[in-house]
Amino acid sequence: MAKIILAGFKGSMGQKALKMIADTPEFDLVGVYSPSANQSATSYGLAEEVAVFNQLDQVKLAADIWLDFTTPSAVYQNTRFAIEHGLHPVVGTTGLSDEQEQELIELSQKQGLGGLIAPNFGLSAVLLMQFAQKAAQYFPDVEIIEMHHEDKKDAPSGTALMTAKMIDEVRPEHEQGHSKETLAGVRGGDYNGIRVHAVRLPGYIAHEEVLFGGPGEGLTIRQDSFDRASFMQGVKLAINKVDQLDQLTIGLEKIL
Ligand SMILES: NC(=O)C1=CN([C@@H]2O[C@H](COP(=O)(O)OP(=O)(O)OC[C@H]3O[C@@H](n4cnc5c(N)ncnc54)[C@H](OP(=O)(O)O)[C@@H]3O)[C@@H](O)[C@H]2O)C=CC1
Ligand SMILES: O=C(O)C1=N[C@H](C(=O)O)C[C@H](O)C1
Repeated sequence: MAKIILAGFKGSMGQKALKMIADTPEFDLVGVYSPSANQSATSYGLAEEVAVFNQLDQVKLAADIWLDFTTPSAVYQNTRFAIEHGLHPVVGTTGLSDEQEQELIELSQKQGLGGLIAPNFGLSAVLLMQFAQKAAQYFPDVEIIEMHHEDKKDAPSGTALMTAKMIDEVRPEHEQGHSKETLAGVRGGDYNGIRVHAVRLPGYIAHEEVLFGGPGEGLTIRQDSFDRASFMQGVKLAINKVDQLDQLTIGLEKIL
């Protein structure tokens, strides 16, 4: 039975995760955390014995997993706290810098503790990133368009950033396009020459397209998360496998 503390339980992903945990007999929710939590567990629809925390340093509970769907500004501190307290972090929250990830990996190595950070727990997104990396070996001209709901705090999405990094690992270096911008930012963000465009629209959930162009041909790879349920199989897998890892690891594909 995996004992889980869920950080960010009031958010969109937190709510989906609560349902997934409740529907999974081998998972046991023992605590929830959100700085704005000020009511009892039952008033949030949780079992009476679930501990509700609104301060990180008050989270003192025997548990196995720290599941984090919070905010880019909180995720570093939360993950550090989890590792220092021997809780396996399973982190979906985006926005960690490369330096922060590296620090957390080193801390997990010192503690000998497995954990997983996945910018995207959806299988379609994981496959999109892998297919895009493969295609970039042959089509070095590429642009990424990510499309999300209007409440998303960070841009670009963690998935788009990871897609760009994976493409960058294999893509022959070259200059792409020569347009002079007459409208500031119109060519999007620039990750080592790979253009990344972020769309925010009501009605959208999470979607990404990777567009490749070559002489006389084009290739578009697209994935859609039409519902946040799309992330829950990956979260479940991570909770079940995280104790088999020997350090903090990046990317769901590492445990598929
Ligand atoms: N890896 C993946 O597959 C996925 C990752 N994500 C990522 O997960 C994160 C959460 O997304 P989403 O649920 O849509 O966002 P929401 O804004 O809906 O939820 C975030 C929650 O975090 C809480 N919160 C704010 N500050 C803190 C803090 N300091 N410590 C703990 N909790 C805090 C908020 O509390 P309050 O309500 O009180 O403000 C809120 O309930 C984002 O980074 C998003 O990019 C999203 C989908 C899939
Ligand atoms: O904020 C979201 O919604 C999502 N965030 C993740 C990201 O930034 O890539 C994963 C997915 O795109 C949904």
